[in-house]
Amino acid sequence: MKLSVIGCGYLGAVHAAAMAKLGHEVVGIDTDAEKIAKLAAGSAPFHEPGLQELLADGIAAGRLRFTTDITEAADARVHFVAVGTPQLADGDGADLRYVHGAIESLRPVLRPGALVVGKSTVPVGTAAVLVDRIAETGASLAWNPEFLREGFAVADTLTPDRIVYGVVDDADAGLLDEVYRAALEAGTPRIVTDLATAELVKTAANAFLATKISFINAMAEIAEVTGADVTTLADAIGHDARIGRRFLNAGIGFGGGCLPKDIRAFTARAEELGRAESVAFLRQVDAINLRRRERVVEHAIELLGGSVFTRRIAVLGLTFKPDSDDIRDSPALDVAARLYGLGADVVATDPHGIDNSRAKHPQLEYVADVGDALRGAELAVLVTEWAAYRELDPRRTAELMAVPRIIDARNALDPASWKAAGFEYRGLGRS
Ligand SMILES: NC(=O)c1ccc[n+]([C@@H]2O[C@H](COP(=O)([O-])OP(=O)(O)OC[C@H]3O[C@@H](n4cnc5c(N)ncnc54)[C@H](O)[C@@H]3O)[C@@H](O)[C@H]2O)c1
Ligand SMILES: O=c1ccn([C@@H]2O[C@H](COP(=O)(O)OP(=O)(O)O[C@H]3O[C@H](CO)[C@@H](O)[C@H](O)[C@H]3O)[C@@H](O)[C@H]2O)c(=O)[nH]1
Repeated sequence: MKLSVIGCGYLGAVHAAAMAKLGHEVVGIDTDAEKIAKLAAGSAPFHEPGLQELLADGIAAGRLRFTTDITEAADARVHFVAVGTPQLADGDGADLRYVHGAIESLRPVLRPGALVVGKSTVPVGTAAVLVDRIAETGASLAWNPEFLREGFAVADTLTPDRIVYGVVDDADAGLLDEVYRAALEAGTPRIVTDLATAELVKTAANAFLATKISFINAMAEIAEVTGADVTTLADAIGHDARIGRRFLNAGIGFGGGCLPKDIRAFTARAEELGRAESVAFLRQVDAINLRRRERVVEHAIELLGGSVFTRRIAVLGLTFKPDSDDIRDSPALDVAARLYGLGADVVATDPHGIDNSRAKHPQLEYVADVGDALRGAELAVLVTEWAAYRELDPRRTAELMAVPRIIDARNALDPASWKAAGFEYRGLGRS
């Protein structure tokens, strides 16, 4: 089927390439000419495992192309809208200007019978406002939220754990079934519902995930004052299948382009709906999460005897999670910048996050090699659990550093072996 994907960022570029892999004829459209030039040349504009190969295959097969020209979407039967919905600059709500912009630019090229499919994460009620604008063209609107995780985006798109469509007309579900035939034939659960429920499914899923992380981080706060170990606690409660061990890793907390802004947008939307109290707990979820960053800085001050001023600190990790170059609302980069702000001599490293970090925080010193970051440091702070940092050898690390001290802000290391190598070790919610 001929498809267009409007917005080719972390979500849209992967979606476009994955749809081409499934045999569809796809045009990816973005207003960012630089991004489109890279994509058209088969080069991934951001780090996402497997994307480069998928792009190259799709382009070589003649099923995938990229352009800034919206008129090239005209002959597509289904148009996916995957533009950003960031937090408003002056509030907690979602900034919907890109969604409205994309819909308005698409309207003149829509043909009767075409289907516009929202994939962006939007506040419940957004699609209802757009339905009539689309219907005027003879096309229709559906909402098909996306649940991919960065770092696993290719696999999550090709083999999702569920597919959700919000539709006005059941025939539109049939069209989407054709798009997703491969996943559906493989038995992927499919939920067909109304527009509001589809929008809310996405918001609720991210609110739940954020709550789960903040729950375990709240337990870490209690563990810190009682001498309990939050990792053992998570293992123990996680054996209860009703709770589950996944997303119970205490540490520096959640960041990224989704969970933080999505819980804030949900809070803002609930307030508009007169139901602020229903999700008031999300304010606490956010507050617990942000306190974890402060706690890492407090640990650094304590370990360095009361001040980080002029002290050399190696910050290991900059991205919001491993296997991504995304630094949006990254706890790791935030901690690096806070330590720098307190006068520390920060040297930061990351396998894929340095370029994006430098653009946002040019004042920090960056080195590509973790050994160079550690050399001569009085403290190391592991803030993003890249495999390369998880696998660091404690004895060799101690040899590189001026003083063997480490804050394991992701609880990613084995405390016993680091202590045995002479390290003063601090985890979060465990010692
Ligand atoms: N990143 C993820 O893991 C993920 C997963 C699920 C859902 N989402 C949701 O998907 C949406 C996109 O997120 P993202 O991370 O890909 O953002 P992003 O910022 O990486 O990409 C958005 C893209 O849209 C483009 N754009 C903006 N206005 C446009 C227009 N009028 N026409 C064409 N292109 C336009 C931008 O240039 C940018 O390249 C958000 O709503 C997000 O919440 C993201
Ligand atoms: O036990 C855990 C698990 C995750 N995190 C942190 O939580 C953040 C988010 O992680 P993750 O959810 O894996 O990353 P995203 O790629 O942001 O994916 C989330 O956000 C996407 C955008 O909405 C959704 O599609 C996904 O389903 C949802 O998991 C990261 O900073 C992680 O380090 C923790 O601190 N502890």
